[in-house]
Amino acid sequence: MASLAPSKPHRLYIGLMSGTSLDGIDGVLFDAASLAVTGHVHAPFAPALRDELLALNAPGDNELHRAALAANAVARGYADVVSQLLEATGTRRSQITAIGAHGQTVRHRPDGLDGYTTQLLNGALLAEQAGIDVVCDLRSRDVAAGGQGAPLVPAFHRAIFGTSDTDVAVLNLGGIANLSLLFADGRTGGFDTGPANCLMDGWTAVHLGEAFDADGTWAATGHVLPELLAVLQAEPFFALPPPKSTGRDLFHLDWLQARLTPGQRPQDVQATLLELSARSIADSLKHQMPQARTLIACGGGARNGRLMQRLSELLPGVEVESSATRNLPVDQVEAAAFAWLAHRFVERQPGNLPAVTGAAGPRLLGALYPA
Ligand SMILES: Nc1ncnc2c1ncn2[C@@H]1O[C@H](COP(=O)(O)OP(=O)(O)OP(=O)(O)O)[C@@H](O)[C@H]1O
Ligand SMILES: CC(=O)N[C@H]1[C@@H]2OC[C@@H](O2)[C@@H](O)[C@@H]1O[C@H](C)C(=O)O
Repeated sequence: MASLAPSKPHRLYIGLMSGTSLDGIDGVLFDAASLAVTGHVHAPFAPALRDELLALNAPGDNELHRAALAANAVARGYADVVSQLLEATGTRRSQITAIGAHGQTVRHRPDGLDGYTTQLLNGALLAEQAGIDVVCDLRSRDVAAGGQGAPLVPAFHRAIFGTSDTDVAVLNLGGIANLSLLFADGRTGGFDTGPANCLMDGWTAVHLGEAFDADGTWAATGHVLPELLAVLQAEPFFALPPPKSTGRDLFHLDWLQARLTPGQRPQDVQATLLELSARSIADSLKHQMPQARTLIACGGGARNGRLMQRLSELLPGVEVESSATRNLPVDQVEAAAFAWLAHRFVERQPGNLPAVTGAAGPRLLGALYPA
């Protein structure tokens, strides 16, 4: 099939990601030939936009209008990151083949005949403002084909971290945690394990007024509450076999509040939430790839020393390392994955892995808004 921009070598892409932790936008300049990131910009969301995106994760008044305005605001924020990235790297717009733009997930209900997943982003506005082809809505086609629409990064993880020498697992610690299983024989697995930071972030905001528990230091002052941990672990999602994905639709503060009992100290609850994240990840890895000896961690949660320490303790014999040791800093991996997915779209190559998402087959992912 003809490619989209035959006059350009399909090399330079921009990837834009704003994930479930709602901390802001990561943008990367990505060279699809060398699979290298050559520039990175992070822009936090303005507090009002962050609050509105968080609110739009749950039913509310006048949602259609509010979602449209939020999608415009996300597009403007993305366009701003594109400009910053081009300026910082001395790159011209005309050199970029396409932008791979994730958008902001506010609902993720992929299961059943009426399954859907919603990432807010006005792709038309982004194309208009950036003057570059935009590939967005990268999850819907997989859901239409009966898949989870997530996680999508395992195919990219395979491309950059996969090896035929040994089995490797890759862990993204965002709002939600997801594992990619890169088997040496070429098979690739992947699924969401449950919360990474989203519950800890919410609880920290309520009790400390801060966006997150830096390095897990607050959690480290508490003690794990075994009864609460057991109640949280009883959530059926944890026992589901892959393919599976989740989000804030399930793991939100009301979910936690409904499981608390009076007298539990906030720092002990925080310690228990960290333990929940660590155990659900470690248990999943032990179950799905018991022979793994290498776990590459990325996402903001890889900066949480306490969480990384617990993962190492729960996974004896597994080397838990940061993606930074493989030349890809922890905050750049997801944005690079969406740049890579845009490249797949431009090259008319499938972006999904049916073995991961459960889709009926390989599919071209994304919708194009030409510049
Ligand atoms: N120094 C730190 N100590 C502890 N946690 C941190 C630190 N820095 C970042 N984080 C955590 O990382 C989160 C941001 O991670 P990231 O940007 O990877 O998530 P995301 O991409 O929004 O989520 P997802 O991958 O689920 O879509 C923050 O909300 C915070 O919880
Ligand atoms: C619906 C959605 O936005 N899912 C995200 C979320 O954040 C982490 C985890 O849940 C993962 O399934 C996915 O993101 C990554 C980038 C993915 O698709 O691989």
